[in-house]
Amino acid sequence: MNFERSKKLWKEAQKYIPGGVNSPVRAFQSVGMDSLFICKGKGSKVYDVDGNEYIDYICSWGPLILGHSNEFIYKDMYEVLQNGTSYGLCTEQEIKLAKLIVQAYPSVDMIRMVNSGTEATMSALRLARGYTKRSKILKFEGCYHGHSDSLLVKSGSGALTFNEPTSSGVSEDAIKNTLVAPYNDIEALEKIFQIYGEELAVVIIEPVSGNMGVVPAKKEFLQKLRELTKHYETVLIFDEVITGFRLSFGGAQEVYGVQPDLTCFGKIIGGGLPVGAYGGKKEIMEMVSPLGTVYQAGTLSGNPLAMHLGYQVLSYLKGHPQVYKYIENMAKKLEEGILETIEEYQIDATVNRLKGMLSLFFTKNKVESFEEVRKCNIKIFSEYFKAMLKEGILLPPSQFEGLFLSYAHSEEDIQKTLEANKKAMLLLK
Ligand SMILES: Cc1ncc(COP(=O)(O)O)c(C=O)c1O
Ligand SMILES: N[C@H](C=O)CCC(=O)O
Repeated sequence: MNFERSKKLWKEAQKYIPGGVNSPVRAFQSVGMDSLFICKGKGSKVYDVDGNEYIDYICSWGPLILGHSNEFIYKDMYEVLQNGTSYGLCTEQEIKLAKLIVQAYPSVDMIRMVNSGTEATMSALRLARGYTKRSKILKFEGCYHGHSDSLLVKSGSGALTFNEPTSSGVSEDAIKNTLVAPYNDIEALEKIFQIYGEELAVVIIEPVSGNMGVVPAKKEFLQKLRELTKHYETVLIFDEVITGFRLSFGGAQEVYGVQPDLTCFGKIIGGGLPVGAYGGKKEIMEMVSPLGTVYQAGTLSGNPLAMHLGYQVLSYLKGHPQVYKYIENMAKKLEEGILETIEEYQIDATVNRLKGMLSLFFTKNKVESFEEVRKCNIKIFSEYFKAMLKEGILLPPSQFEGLFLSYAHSEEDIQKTLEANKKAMLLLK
């Protein structure tokens, strides 16, 4: 494989952009490589500037559930674009998307659009604090909720990839009210509530973590969390920025049958354009300005292009529920094939999967917590990543990110991936 042009651009990018990237996980640093420059995506594939083709398991980190450049989704984009890109005023598109989300999530009566997942979680926290008139928040180790200060503690995703789960520049003051608990640990949760329950404004959780690799919450854990938050009148936020409309149309809350007070969305609801949203019970949402006293605003919030694209994707998903079965089936085939090779070659590795979300971890232990995730062999992961890339398979370049499949991934893609996996694992033996 030739990476000449990517290498050239990589050098150039370092001069003008910190680390050459606009988001750290793109740097391929943890797998010891220079980053690739992508110039096109179609279906399940992306193409780099040197003309190499890859089966893509990044899918823009989740938004592209229908694959790249889906013609049905894009069909009216030019018409929308011709009417302008932003007005900073109300549009009908905002109502259409909001209505669709509200109808799909029984826990969401009202929703406010923002521009990213980070904004969604940051705003939802402020709202929960305004509503409860309390200050303390609880998050879980290894969960990532974007990069707002009070949530950038023991974080997953890029922060974990670079082994700095808490960022410098975050003041003591910003995190003095942030408590952190181990994921999936009911006993620890009960203890924290015994001590701090009455001071806790909010608990935020990824109901299926995708940011320490895929680690699903145990059902009993989420049920206990719901029970305790109800008892102590603490707002429960599900961060469904990844899982919303991915795990199922109704997200993780539908799959687990546990209803939060507020939900954060992002990724899929913008179809690949910058979007986030937070929504929930009317009583809480009515506290948002201009109805209430919790201020939150955005010049580009509810951007007409993003609203249109998001609506196109969600209406397609609504009309084609088979998408979820299909993606789950593909993920299951991947899981089974990978596990077969792990067994055959006696590799210290395991797979976590829930519905269409999955991760391969290089550890022989079952992975249910951040502590276990941190025991994974990152060096082996990086060898595996490179071996897969050579075979034309583009995985997320970090042990701590999940694989993203789309409706465009074919049986043939999965077979090719499993053949590549076999070759890559043979090298690791
Ligand atoms: C669960 C979760 N919450 C929040 C975020 C932040 O979203 P964004 O990157 O759009 O700010 C992400 C991803 O980045 C995420 O995976
Ligand atoms: N894990 C992150 C979001 O889900 C990856 C996206 C990013 O931070 O660039």
